[in-house]
Amino acid sequence: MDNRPIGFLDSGVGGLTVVKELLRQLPNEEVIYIGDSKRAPYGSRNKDEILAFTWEMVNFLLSKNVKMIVMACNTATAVALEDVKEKLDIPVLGVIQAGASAVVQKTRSKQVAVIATEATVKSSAYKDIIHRKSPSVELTSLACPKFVPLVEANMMAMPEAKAVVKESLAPLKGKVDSLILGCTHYPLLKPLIQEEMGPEVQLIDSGAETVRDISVLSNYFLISGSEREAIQHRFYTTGDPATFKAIAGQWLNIDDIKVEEVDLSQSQPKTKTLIVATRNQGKAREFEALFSDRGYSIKTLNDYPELPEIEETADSFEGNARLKAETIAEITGELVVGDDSGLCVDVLGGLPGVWSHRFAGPDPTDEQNMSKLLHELASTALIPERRTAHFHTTLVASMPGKESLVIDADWPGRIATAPKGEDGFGYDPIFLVGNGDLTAAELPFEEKNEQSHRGQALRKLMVELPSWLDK
Ligand SMILES: O=c1nc[nH]c2c1ncn2[C@H]1C[C@H](O)[C@@H](COP(=O)(O)OP(=O)(O)OP(=O)(O)O)O1
Ligand SMILES: [Mg+2]
Repeated sequence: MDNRPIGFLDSGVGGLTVVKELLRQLPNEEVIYIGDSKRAPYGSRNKDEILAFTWEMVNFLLSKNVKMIVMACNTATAVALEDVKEKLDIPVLGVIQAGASAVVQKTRSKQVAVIATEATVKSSAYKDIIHRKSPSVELTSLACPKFVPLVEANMMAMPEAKAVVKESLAPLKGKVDSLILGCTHYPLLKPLIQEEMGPEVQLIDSGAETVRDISVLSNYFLISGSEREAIQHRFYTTGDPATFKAIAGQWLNIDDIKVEEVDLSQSQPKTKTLIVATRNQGKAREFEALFSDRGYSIKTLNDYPELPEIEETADSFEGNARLKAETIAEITGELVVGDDSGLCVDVLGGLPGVWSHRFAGPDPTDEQNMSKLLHELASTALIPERRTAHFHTTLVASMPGKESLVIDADWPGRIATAPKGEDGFGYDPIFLVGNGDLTAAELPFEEKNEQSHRGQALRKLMVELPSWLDK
């Protein structure tokens, strides 16, 4: 018997799918978990980086006196398992072997597929093991680089998730009888994946299969835990502890889960710069809220006083967003996101639209813009259904030498007859959200972000950015 904990590592929250299975099958084992959400996704990183980051997590777990290490991450397993195994004298287990064995046993048609990160697909680790076990099984490998960012942002229940899963899995539909979820993040999207592939396709959860191997290995080395009170699982993340806690609490069904933030890379923090092409601090704050946990340091034009003022001279949101993002990217050589947004009122044929900011004149206050709009709509004051409108935003991400990434989002509502509420900015006090009677200026900051055009667009950007950067 050995009551020391088992160490789990992952690029983020995905390894929790393995932990969930462990808690079910081996309730006498204590868990120490480290997730590197700040540097996720690993899948689009190069081998040297993945190896270095994995070693940082291994060393962290060793400092917690673990009796075994489970690489609950397919990407880390594909790149680093052999190296770590060779150098440690405690048992080290990956997640690929078990998933590969399971598919060979379960397939009838011998047409199978694995979905995984780009790095795992590139390593051909699944292909090698499956072919060694059964040369007649035909394996298709598909990288789904947008899945990990979706899960890391806890967006599994949002409509964007369904759309991304559908688009990503299209090449596999109707072609296989078994599908390996070759990334431990993917079981968190299982209902969507099953719905897209159809009920006849068996999904193989590599992580769950791995727990059987943990059990066999613990028995072999006589290191199983004994039945006891007070098992205290501990979770560590390099990212935002609140997001980790939300995902872990829900997935593992533990109420008082202990999550601590750690910094693995004191020596050389790998922060990337993202310039938001605006001088509007309110916008910058919304970017900061989402992207700083992902390892980005957010800068605005205020940090670069020498840059020129960029006039919004185009007549479309995309045109203006491109002007801002592409000009600044060209000058600085950095990753830049520009956005243009506005309020589009249906009876006004979409006005003020791109001209929202300058609606009441060249440099108006928010109050002047709102009064002008209320004045224009005076004749519809008693007919709410004639006052429908939506906020629109277009984000453009730009890097020199790259085709820009363009993202749009809308937020529907109606125009109120008088301003109401203290929060927000711009036209928020006269924008009634959806069919309700609260204005955007009456919503708390977080709630507005959850629903708004800019919130939606930023979350889409978070999902699309890593694979776009890798193109
Ligand atoms: O959530 C919003 N709540 C209220 N009003 C909003 C919102 N989103 C955009 N709006 C209005 C404000 C401004 O009149 C125009 C944005 O114009 P837009 O050009 O994107 O921004 P901006 O001129 O303030 O800053 P910058 O160009 O430096 O990014 O639309
Ligand atoms: Mg504008």
